[in-house]
Amino acid sequence: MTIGVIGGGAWGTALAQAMASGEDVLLWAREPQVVADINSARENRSFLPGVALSARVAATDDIARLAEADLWLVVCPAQHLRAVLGAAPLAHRPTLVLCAKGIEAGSLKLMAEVAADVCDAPLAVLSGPSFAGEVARGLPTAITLACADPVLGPALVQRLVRERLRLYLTDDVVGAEIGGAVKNVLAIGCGVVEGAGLGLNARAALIARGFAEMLRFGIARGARAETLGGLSGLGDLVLTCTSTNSRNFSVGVGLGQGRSAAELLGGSATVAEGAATAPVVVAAARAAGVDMPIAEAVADLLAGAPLADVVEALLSRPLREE
Ligand SMILES: NC(=O)C1=CN([C@@H]2O[C@H](COP(=O)(O)OP(=O)(O)OC[C@H]3O[C@@H](n4cnc5c(N)ncnc54)[C@H](O)[C@@H]3O)[C@@H](O)[C@H]2O)C=CC1
Ligand SMILES: O=C(CO)COP(=O)(O)O
Repeated sequence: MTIGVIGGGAWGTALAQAMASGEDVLLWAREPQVVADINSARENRSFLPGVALSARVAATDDIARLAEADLWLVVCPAQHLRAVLGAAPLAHRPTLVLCAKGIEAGSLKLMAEVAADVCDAPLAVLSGPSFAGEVARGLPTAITLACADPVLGPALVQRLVRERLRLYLTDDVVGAEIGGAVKNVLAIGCGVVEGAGLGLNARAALIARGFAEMLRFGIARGARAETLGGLSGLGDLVLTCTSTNSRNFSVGVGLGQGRSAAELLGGSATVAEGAATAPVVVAAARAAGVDMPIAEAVADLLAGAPLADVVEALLSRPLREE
């Protein structure tokens, strides 16, 4: 059998490399250069340079060829999931494992909800603390596989687990998705703290109070607290809020240094999902009646609000019980 991967960015390529230790992988990338590089140089020089890819990873720019795979890891950015899936050959009803971390703008839908709009394929979500470069190099990683189907979930874990890629199963798909989407927004906030030199106390406060926001929002959307406290929530929050390897954290550092979102994001080939997700989370939280001041602060900064005003607004909020 063959595993299909949709998306030739860093994470799609890293997952393809990890999966290739057990099965053949067919990776669809939209950039012909990425396809050519993988097939000839065995390297994705555009998005994951420096990693020698297995001969069991084949790349294609013809999405129709994904019909050769019964299982797809769907790794395109969150805001493009609907369009990409809409163009994919879904007639043979492949199992979809959704790997993007975000919430769709406009619809305010999570990735599994977007996929369910497009097709009726069996669904799971893969999320958790996993920098692509480390997974691709075979460093030990543990992430969450979320699947509501009690038969499919364990079968997927058996098929996708690898020696250095441990999978923890949950049936809480919403929880796994909310954790991954919200942590990207909070990682931008932690980057701002770093870039503006606000200190380590402020960063710890932002992680803890940001986690409280993730919990409130997640529970309002039907997530379970233990999922949000696990790998896909708190685990990924800690990873991306403490490392310049995180693109979201790095965008925050730039904002904290006074650079504009347009300057930091415009023209970049790589995706910092939190930038698109921040205003969406704010809108979704308001719709759910949930208070998320840190997410709002990040959205305001991305929209161009002055840093001093945003920090002042956060610090002057009424004191409350923890
Ligand atoms: N890089 C990482 O360490 C991890 C990334 N993720 C998630 O995986 C998803 C993909 O991220 P990466 O692979 O890192 O991307 P990347 O930043 O390495 O590359 C950008 C990707 O976006 C795609 N893209 C750009 N415009 C597009 C369009 N109009 N339609 C469809 N695709 C388009 C490009 O083809 C490329 O695959 C994101 O949701 C990210 O949060 C999850 C875990 C780890
Ligand atoms: O989601 C990630 C690690 O789990 C990658 O984070 P960034 O997208 O911020 O680089």
